[in-house]
Amino acid sequence: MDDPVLLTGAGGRVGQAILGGLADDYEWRLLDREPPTGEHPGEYVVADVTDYDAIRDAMEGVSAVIHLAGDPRPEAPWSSVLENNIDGAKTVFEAAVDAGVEKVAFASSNHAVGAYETDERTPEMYRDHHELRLDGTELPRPTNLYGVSKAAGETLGRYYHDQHGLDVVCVRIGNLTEGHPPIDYERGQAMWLSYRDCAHLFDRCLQADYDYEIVYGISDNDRKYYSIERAKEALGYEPRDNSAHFDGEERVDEPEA
Ligand SMILES: NC(=O)C1=CN([C@@H]2O[C@H](COP(=O)(O)OP(=O)(O)OC[C@H]3O[C@@H](n4cnc5c(N)ncnc54)[C@H](O)[C@@H]3O)[C@@H](O)[C@H]2O)C=CC1
Ligand SMILES: O=C1O[C@H](COP(=O)(O)O)[C@@H](O)[C@H](O)[C@H]1O
Repeated sequence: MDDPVLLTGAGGRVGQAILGGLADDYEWRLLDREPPTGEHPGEYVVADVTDYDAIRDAMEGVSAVIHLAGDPRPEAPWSSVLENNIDGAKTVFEAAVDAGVEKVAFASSNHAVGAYETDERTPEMYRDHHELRLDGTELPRPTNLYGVSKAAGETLGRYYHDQHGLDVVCVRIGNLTEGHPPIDYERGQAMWLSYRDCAHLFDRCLQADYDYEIVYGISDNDRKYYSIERAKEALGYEPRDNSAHFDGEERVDEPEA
């Protein structure tokens, strides 16, 4: 991919995980409403994703977009998710179509489907003997307005694919942490996404050919209730990490290369 890739929300945690693995692999155009705090690969545009004109300008000559910018707080109020997450996603998809961008990878969330974690199922569903797997074909079941905003983003992506021909992949990201999985948090261990698997997954989102996809973004954890089969099939995702290979902060069992 020779043309620039636009990364929105570049200054955040997911953006840093992606750049940590892929800084040298693409010509990056980074975008965030906050100015950069240190060195960064590529151009850096300071803009809000709700500003159509600024986003359309930032898309000029871009082949693909990874759209991360938004309010990531599960407890975020409606006013914030409406503006930053829903209006922001609509602006990004629309500008992508208008600029002739080929594909957009959208950062969705586990919170779009959090209500599948019923009282009857938890905590057993977080354990490796449990057989439930959500695979991306199920309807959204958010537990909070943040999750509603992510389901809305997925639906906006569907619309811009079906009506405007944009290729879209929605990645329902689990729980991204650096270095090791969450400690004493079974749910977080079941949906852990390591930094290197995160970078690899979004690399696949840039490289693979697809139409419209919803996939789960987690490492290959023994404990899991999200299937990673669709990410493997549609994108060629090959995760290397597994929360079961850690004892607290220590890696105790290196997965085979
Ligand atoms: N970190 C995680 O485990 C997960 C993250 N996600 C999603 O991934 C995306 C990135 O999350 P994180 O990196 O964790 O969040 P973060 O808060 O670390 O980064 C978000 C970045 O977006 C920027 N931003 C926010 N609103 C903006 C706007 N209106 N215009 C321009 N820039 C804006 C912020 O300045 C920040 O740099 C979010 O959409 C979040 O919902 C989804 C599931 C899990
Ligand atoms: O969507 C997100 O999910 C992760 C994991 O959720 P949590 O409720 O287990 O913490 C969260 O850490 C992240 O901030 C959020 O954007």
